[in-house]
Amino acid sequence: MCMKGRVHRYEGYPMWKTTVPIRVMRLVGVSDVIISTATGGLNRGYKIGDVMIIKDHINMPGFSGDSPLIGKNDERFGPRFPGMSNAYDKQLRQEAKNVVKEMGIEESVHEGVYVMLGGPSYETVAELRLLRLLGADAVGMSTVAEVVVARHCGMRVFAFSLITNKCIMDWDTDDEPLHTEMLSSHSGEPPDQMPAV
Ligand SMILES: O=P(O)(O)O[C@H]1O[C@H](CO)[C@@H](O)[C@H]1O
Ligand code: HPA
Repeated sequence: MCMKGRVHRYEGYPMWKTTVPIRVMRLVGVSDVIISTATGGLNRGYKIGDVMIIKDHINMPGFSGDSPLIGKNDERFGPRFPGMSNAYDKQLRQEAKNVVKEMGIEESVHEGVYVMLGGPSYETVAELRLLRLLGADAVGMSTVAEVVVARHCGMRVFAFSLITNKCIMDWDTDDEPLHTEMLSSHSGEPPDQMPAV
């Protein structure tokens, strides 16, 4: 089963609604989920077009209580308090890294931490500096809620992000992240790492 895009919290959907497709997949018998996402690169070693295999996340909306699991727990899917310490399956990540090595594209594929913000405004310089200090390598506005719901119902998760733009972490610049740039970095010639995907 394959999704063409997703809906986001900032589009006005409550977090649980953004993750309904994951539960539908579970109900029809899907056991493993592969999630892809566009992100801004916080890690200064990342370039536009690179891929980051997600090894962990920081759930910023979760810090303030905005979780897809809010409300009465549906025990048919999973427990009230699901663990998240091994959210991104180690074996699947290792298999992906083996493919990357076989293909000799290690330079443009990284492993890092994804931070989810609510959006839709892009981040200020001060916010991006804070996120970097917190240990995040890439920033986006999706993915985490899907992962939380997938793990809640026992699915294995592999997730990766395309670095569509570099985060602006310098106050002495007039640059602005533009959504059109994110879209153009999705299209055109496929980057070297596409065959690995
Ligand atoms: O995470 P996906 O849906 O790939 O989209 C990313 O790109 C959009 C911003 O350009 C945000 O929605 C962000 O989350
Ligand atoms: N910030 C937040 N979300 C994003 C970005 C970004 O720089 N790029 C793509 N999605």
